[in-house]
Amino acid sequence: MAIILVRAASPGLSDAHVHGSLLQCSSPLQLKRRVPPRSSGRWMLCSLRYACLGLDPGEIGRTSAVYSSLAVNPAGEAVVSSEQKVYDVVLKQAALLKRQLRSQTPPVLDVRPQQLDMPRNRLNLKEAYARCGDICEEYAKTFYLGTLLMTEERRRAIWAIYVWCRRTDELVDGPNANYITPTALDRWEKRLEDLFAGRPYDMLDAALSDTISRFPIDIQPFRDMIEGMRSDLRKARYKNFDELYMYCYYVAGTVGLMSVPVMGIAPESKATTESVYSAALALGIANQLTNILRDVGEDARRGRIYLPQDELAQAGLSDEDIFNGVVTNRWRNFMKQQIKRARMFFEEAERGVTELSQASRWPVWASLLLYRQILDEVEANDYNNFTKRAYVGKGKKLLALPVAYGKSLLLPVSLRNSQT
Ligand SMILES: CC(C)=CCC/C(C)=C/CC/C(C)=C/CC/C(C)=C/COP(=O)(O)OP(=O)(O)O
Repeated sequence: MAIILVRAASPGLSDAHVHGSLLQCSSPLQLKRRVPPRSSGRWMLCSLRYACLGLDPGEIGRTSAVYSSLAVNPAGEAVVSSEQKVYDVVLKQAALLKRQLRSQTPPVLDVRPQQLDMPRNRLNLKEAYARCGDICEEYAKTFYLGTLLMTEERRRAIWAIYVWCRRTDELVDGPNANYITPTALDRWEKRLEDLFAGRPYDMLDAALSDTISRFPIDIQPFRDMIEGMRSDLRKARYKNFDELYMYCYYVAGTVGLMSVPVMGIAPESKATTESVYSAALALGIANQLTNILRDVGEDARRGRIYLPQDELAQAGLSDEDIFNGVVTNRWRNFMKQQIKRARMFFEEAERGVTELSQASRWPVWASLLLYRQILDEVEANDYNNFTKRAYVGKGKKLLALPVAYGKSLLLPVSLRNSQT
């Protein structure tokens, strides 16, 4: 008998969803007694008792690792999962935003960027934001077009955040990536602290300094993204989904958390701030998982395999199979499961988009629909993500825009539910 602590993949998930996940992964586990779920706080279900008939504790660990909602170590003991750790960040971000909205005062900075308010510098700021816009347009055209639908202040802020993320990513993925050391990342973090304290190093940093003086943005997701780059330097394999989840949070979930204070929550929304942050986090995770599934071959050629090692082994696949890049039925079945999980995160994200302020919904819907279509393309390529790059054609991209627009007009889900 083992006690498994279970938490929904997010507080937005229904109990049925969690049970569904459990039952799917529990073919060798037999449900002895189901304790009615308690939706208290972040632990939706606690201490479910499962009879693990004919299973050793290691087996439970391996089975449960398939789903991030289960957190048990190989000894069958509950452990703090990556998801739990990340959810603590979500709570902190949501609390900051709520405090800010209550007080309606600008966020407290260690040092307000006084110099940025001077007329001459205001001119420089205009240039700085324009430069951020140019970079965003150059590297992420569709995303850039989406930002044009936002108010000017929000649009500029999103560009500044985008540019900082891009520069951070370039440190480990750009042309100088081979020379990047942990010390260089430490320096980048020091620079981040300075810009948060109103002491930007260059004009692109100055745009972000200004942005964080206007919106209640916390430094933690930025720090965490740098941590993700550190992890990318030392790690080329991920033992299980829990490790991969943490990586996805670091490099993409953080972007979701950085964006919510700028995008804003609809004034009429009845959703909790935590649930909107959770949805934003889910969109980052979904995008990153999709990115990983699209780029399996490309990553393997750089010696990297982001797919969870335990799940590969369970599917009878090895690193060699990935390096050899032959599409087999085993690979297809494995990919189907991976795609299913990525779609679950997209579904979770969908519930939050409707809660965003009206002007932010269209671009977010558009990017969600476009990125999710990459998964359809992987399927259409018969799961050959070794040598074929899943690509969403221009026609489909264009079609997504009116669909996204239509969705952005819908009332927030929280409001629809409260009206029925
Ligand atoms: C859903 C709610 C409530 C809010 C939205 C919050 C947002 C904007 C979340 C999105 C987070 C995001 C954009 C994460 C980055 C994910 C990612 C994998 C980007 C890929 O970047 P590139 O590597 O440049 O992509 P390509 O390789 O596809 O060009």
